[in-house]
Amino acid sequence: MTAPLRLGTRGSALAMAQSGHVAEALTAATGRPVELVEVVTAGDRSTAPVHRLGVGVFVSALRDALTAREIDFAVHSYKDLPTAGAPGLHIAAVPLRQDPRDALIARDGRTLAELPPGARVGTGALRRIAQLHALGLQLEVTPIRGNIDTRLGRVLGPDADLDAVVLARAGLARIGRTDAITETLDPMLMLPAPAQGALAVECRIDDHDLVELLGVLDHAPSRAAVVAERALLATLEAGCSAPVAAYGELAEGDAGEEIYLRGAVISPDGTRDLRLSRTGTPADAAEIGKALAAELLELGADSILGQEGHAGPGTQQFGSTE
Ligand SMILES: NCc1[nH]cc(CCC(=O)O)c1CC(=O)O
Repeated sequence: MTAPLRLGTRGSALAMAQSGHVAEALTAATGRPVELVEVVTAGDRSTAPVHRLGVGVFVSALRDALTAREIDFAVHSYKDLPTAGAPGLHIAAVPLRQDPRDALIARDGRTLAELPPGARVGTGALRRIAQLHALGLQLEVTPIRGNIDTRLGRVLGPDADLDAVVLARAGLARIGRTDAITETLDPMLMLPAPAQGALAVECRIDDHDLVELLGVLDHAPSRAAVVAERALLATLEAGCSAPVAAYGELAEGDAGEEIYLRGAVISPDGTRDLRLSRTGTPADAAEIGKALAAELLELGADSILGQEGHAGPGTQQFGSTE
């Protein structure tokens, strides 16, 4: 009997669902038993707004537990990770990515186009606020926070006070609530956050056997797309709450497999909206992201990011609550 591997997880429905899923997949692929160990983060204990809690509250407790050897590996929502890696830790796998698109959950089954002027739409992410404003639909965009169920309750609950909310489709899928979706938003209108829908499976870099074991969960095309999107974000020196969107799609091109990367930087009020794309091979994923970021910077992305949401070099902002 081998001792079970300890998978550290937050206690939220989303974290438990994605950790449980990875645990099952690992056991199925390797026969190794996995035990879930709940790690309580400062972000779970506090009701203060996320931006006041400081840097990386949701990720750092898991990383501390890894470094302290209290757990063997952890599963993160990739989009919530700072662009700088953690010393001594390694992302051993990026499993098959879920649908990266955002979803609208609106009253009366409405789509975005069916919302009347003045409709109240809730979202916490600057990237979504900016793109909703850029649609020019006179939507009243309201900042919200809380876990997925809390956010759904703002539209569907007995005390509903909003006409709609925008959430990641992947998160809803993981907690079994895609039934609430009234429209999956086309990336043409709402480009997703870099790495949205992807997971990062992290362990200690010196835990060589585990690095190798976890490698069975890695899905190379998902990793390549995420590497390109995150390279764009890192080159812009923006954090995960900045109004930066990126989506790398893999497709079969004339020269074999290609990444088609789209990136956007939008001012929070939606009046400045830079969108560009670039194509390359998956082996050059990071270079594609960097080059696309450089093009966006040439067009003035830094002045948009300077207005708001720019975390600056070496720092990270966290808008996440799940
Ligand atoms: N910002 C919080 C967050 N972090 C990860 C997800 C779930 C989707 C994912 O794993 O990318 C969500 C919820 C949301 O954005 O609606």
